[in-house]
Parts: sequence; C-alpha cells; structure tokens
Amino acid sequence: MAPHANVDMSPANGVGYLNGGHNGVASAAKDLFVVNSPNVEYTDAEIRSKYTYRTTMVTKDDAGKYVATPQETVYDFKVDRKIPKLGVMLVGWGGNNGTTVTAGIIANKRGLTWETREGPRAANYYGSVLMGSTMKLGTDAKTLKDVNIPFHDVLPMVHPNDFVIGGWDISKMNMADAMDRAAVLEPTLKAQVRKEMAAMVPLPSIYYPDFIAANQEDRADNLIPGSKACWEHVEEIRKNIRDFKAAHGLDKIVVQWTANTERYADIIEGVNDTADNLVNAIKNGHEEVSPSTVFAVASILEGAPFINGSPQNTFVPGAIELAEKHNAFIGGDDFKSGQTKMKSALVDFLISAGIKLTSIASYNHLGNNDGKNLSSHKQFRSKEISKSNVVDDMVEANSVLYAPGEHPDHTVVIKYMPAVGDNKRALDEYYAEIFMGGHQTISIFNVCEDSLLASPLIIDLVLVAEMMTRIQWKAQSTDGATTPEYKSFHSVLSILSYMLKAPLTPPGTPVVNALAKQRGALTNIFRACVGLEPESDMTLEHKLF
Ligand SMILES: NC(=O)c1ccc[n+]([C@@H]2O[C@H](COP(=O)([O-])OP(=O)(O)OC[C@H]3O[C@@H](n4cnc5c(N)ncnc54)[C@H](O)[C@@H]3O)[C@@H](O)[C@H]2O)c1
Ligand SMILES: O=P([O-])([O-])O[C@@H]1[C@@H](O)[C@H](O)[C@@H](O)[C@H](O)[C@@H]1O
Repeated sequence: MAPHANVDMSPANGVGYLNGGHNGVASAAKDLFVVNSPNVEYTDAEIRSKYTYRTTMVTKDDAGKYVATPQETVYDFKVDRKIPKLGVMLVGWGGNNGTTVTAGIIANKRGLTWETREGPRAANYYGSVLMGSTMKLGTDAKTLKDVNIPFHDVLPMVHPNDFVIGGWDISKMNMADAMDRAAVLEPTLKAQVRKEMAAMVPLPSIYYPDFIAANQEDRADNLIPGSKACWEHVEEIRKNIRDFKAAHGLDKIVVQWTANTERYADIIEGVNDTADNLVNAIKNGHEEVSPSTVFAVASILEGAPFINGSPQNTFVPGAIELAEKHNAFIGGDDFKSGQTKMKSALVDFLISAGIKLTSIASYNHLGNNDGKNLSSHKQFRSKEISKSNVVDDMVEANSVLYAPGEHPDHTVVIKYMPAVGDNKRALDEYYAEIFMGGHQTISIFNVCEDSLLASPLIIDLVLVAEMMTRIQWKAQSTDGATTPEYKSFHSVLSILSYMLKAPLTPPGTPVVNALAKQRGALTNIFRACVGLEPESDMTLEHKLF
C-alpha cells in the first residue's frame, strides 16, 4: 500500500479516510415541509419554482431628485433533489482546522460523548449556520406565531456526517499525531477517534517556499517534487481528485484550502491577468504562481468547487476567468470565524444605529501554527488586508455619518504567543461619537478557540457550495430581457460571504460584509429556490387588525 495512500476506511481493512454515508449511499432528504403554491412543482428528481424577484431601480431626474421604480423579474428555479455522495478534499488537511473538522465529523457520525472537567460533552455542530441555526418558514395559521425550521432542511442538502474526507499536506504526519500536534481537542475525545485518525495520511503536496513563512520549512516532509509552479503539479492534483472520486465511488468533490496563509501574488500582465496567460505561466514555471492558485486551477479543470479559507489572493484575474470559462465554482476568501465575525456584526449595529464609529483597534495574539506562519510579515500582510476591509461597505452606505472617503481609524495587530495555542485572545476597542459631543467606548476581550470556530465554517462552505451545483435558473424580466435556457449561478459564489472575511464577488459587483445582510442573502436565495418570499420582519399580521 503506498505510504500516502488515501485508502478506504471500510471495516474490511480498517484504515484510511473518513468514509461517510450510511452504506456509502447518500441519504435522500426527508422533506420537513412542502410549499403549497401553484408556483412550486415537486417531482422525484426536482423542485421547480417560479419566483418573482422584486427590486427598486433608482435613477435621478433632471432636478437631481431620486426616482425609485419598482422592478419585477420572474425567475424559474430548478433544484436537483438527488443528494450526492460527496467527497471533501482539504488542502492543509493535517493542520489545526483540518484535523479538528475531521475528528469532529467522526464524533458526530458516531454520536460520541466524552468526559471533560465540566462534565460530559456530546458531539454537535454548534457554530455551523446550516447545522446549528434555524430560519423562519412562516407564521402558524392558528396562533400567528413564527414557525422556524432547521436551516439545513430548507433544501435537500448533503449531511456532514456523510462527507468522505481526505486531502493534502506538506507534512506527512498521520491525522492522529497531527491532531495531537494541533492540541485543540480533549484527550478523552481524541482517544475515541484515534484509530480512525491514525489510519489517515495526507497526500503529498506542492511547496513553494517563498509563499509561506520560512518557519514552516520544518513541516515540509511530504512533497511533490518541484519548488515552483509547473503543469505536472496541476496534473498530479487533478489525478489525486479523480482517484479520490473513483476510490470512494463519489458523485462530486469539493476542494477547500485550509493550508497556511500565503503572501499575496503580484498581478502581472501577461502572467496571471487572463486564463490563457495563467495556464501558460504555470506551464512556463513562473515563480509568481502560488500553490493555492495551482490547486484552484486543478480543481476548476476537474469541475470541483474550490474554496479559499485563507486571505491570500489565490483568485488572480486569470483564475476567475478560467472558472468562468469552465463554468466551475470558486469562493473565498478567509474564514470569518471569531474576531472579524464579531466586528462585522458590531460595526453594522453601530453605524445602522446612527452612531459614528471613529476608530477600531483590533489586536489579537495566538499560539498555533497559523500564528507562527503569520509572524512573518508578508503572510501577516495578507491577513491584515482581509481583516481591515471588513467595514468598508457599512461605512460607505452611511453618508449621513461619513463624508465621501471618510472612514474610522482601523488598526489590526496579530502577535504570535505560543503559550496560548489555538485559544486566540482578541482584544478590540470600538470608539464612537454619540449625541451632542458624547462618546461611546466598547472594549471586548474575546477568547476564540480558533479551530473550533473555523471547523463549522469549513462544513458550511462545503454544504452551500455543493448545494449551488444543484440549483439552476432562467429569467423573464419586466423589461423583456430573458434567459431562455437554465443555467447555473455565476462561477464566483458570493453567496458564501457569510462564512468569509473578504468575500469574493463576480467582477464589478459590490462586496457585502455586514453579517446580517450576508445571512439574509443566503436565507432568501434558498427560500426563493422553493418559491418562498424573502424573510420579512414586517409581521403586518400582528399590526393590522
Ligand atoms: N479560526 C481559524 O482557525 C481561521 C480563521 C480564518 C482563517 N484561517 C486560515 O486557515 C488556514 C489554516 O488554519 P490552521 O489553524 O488550520 O493552520 P495550520 O498551520 O494548523 O494548518 C495549515 C496546514 O497547511 C499545511 N500546508 C502549508 N502549505 C501547504 C501546501 N502548499 N499544501 C498542503 N498543505 C500545506 C501545513 O503543513 C499545516 O498542516 C490558515 O491560512 C489560517 O489563516 C483560520
Ligand atoms: O477571528 P477572525 O478575525 O475571524 O480570524 C482569525 C484572526 O483573528 C487571527 O488573527 C488569525 O490568526 C486567524 O487565522 C483568523 O483569521
């Protein structure tokens, strides 16, 4: 058996991958609800819905007055109800996030409980918006109370317990030892999953030293030969994806980057500015092509959605164009897990309350390997960018508080302190002007167990990205513009933004960071796919009687 073989963990040989599924056959969704509407049709294979999307287009008249014109576009949505057997391949599988999410899914799949100082704990999916939260389905016809359903039940989604997980790492450490190295999970839990984890060994990966901190070199003992981009690397990764799919009888694969943060790649005309130039640059061994971009290109060519959980600019313009050309899905960047998630909610609250935020001091220290990598300036700079831009949309939306170009002071500091391990300490100060010259100072001390916050996001990103591969649309707008044939959403999955610090959006479209808006978009797009109106908090039924 090859030392890095990603072999099946079936009881027969007891080694290998986390092999999901009941008997490897994806479970069909048990419908929790049915939509009773002439605009929604259910067949065994599909849910088809006719949805009227209502927006308001704004123009200015000759006097400069805004003119608001309601507009309607009728969409036909089609959802494939067949839940696939899904493979999840993580780049950086042997890291803190990769080991934690893998062990967490094993624990959930087996319904494990374990002893802690605070008493017994049971496996759960807390922190996953799809597995741990609900959405309002509607109003009880008799009591007029809200009826809420688990978010995961709004559409026929894969269950994370059924994921078949594998991936790559530049470290050859098996997943049980890597789980120990990560020092995230309780020993009493680790003991129960150790056997499965020990049988899993990451595939060798590509390592271009200049893109991550030099202090990562001692981990790099599991390498595909070659220290810069080449087409052989693309083909090797493509083969890994195909072999994984075949070995486990999978219908689909989603690839996700949870490897170290890379430095930004320079955007160079003729190198990575177009799809053709990027392919040629890889073929010519251009040193400005990063490992994450090579993984993205390989995934795109294999038709596997690729998600970037780190802040670097993996998706250079050529990678985006390649995804568009191949109708492949991409998404990113940088999991929004703790300090920044709090920021995108708190800033939204302050500014939409008319409170003029004037400065944000955002410091944290952490002691895991991510922190070690980020102690190198070029890698920190990637993170500083993603952590700093998260307030831009909210500031720009409020011209009452902020003049054009005006924005709060915003400082991001990250320090590596090994003693605290994965339990990042985030200290934030929000300073704001309030009524009549007053000030409000909000100081937050937020201990984020980083990998336990990020792992559920890895699951959500996979679930949503896979679901999007089964949704198609066509349109008839009020101005007569039509999209006569069904097609998929745009290659850049901005619907993933709720889970990400620096959401990638289709070229030329705005970035939304406000947490409530991001969740609303995810909720209401999925509701539209079953012909339901957007969640409204108007509750006129409680006000007009
Ligand atoms: N809360 C969070 O944990 C959080 C939040 C946002 C973003 N992130 C990002 O997620 C990533 C992973 O975080 P982590 O805490 O698991 O880090 P980690 O350092 O524990 O894991 C990263 C893994 O990637 C491996 N690796 C590095 N280069 C590789 C390559 N070219 N191919 C394959 N494997 C490679 C490393 O050996 C390591 O095992 C980091 O980029 C981090 O910035 C983490
Ligand atoms: O908590 P959050 O800001 O969403 O995300 C985290 C940062 O606070 C931290 O500085 C960094 O080391 C982690 O990789 C992660 O990005």
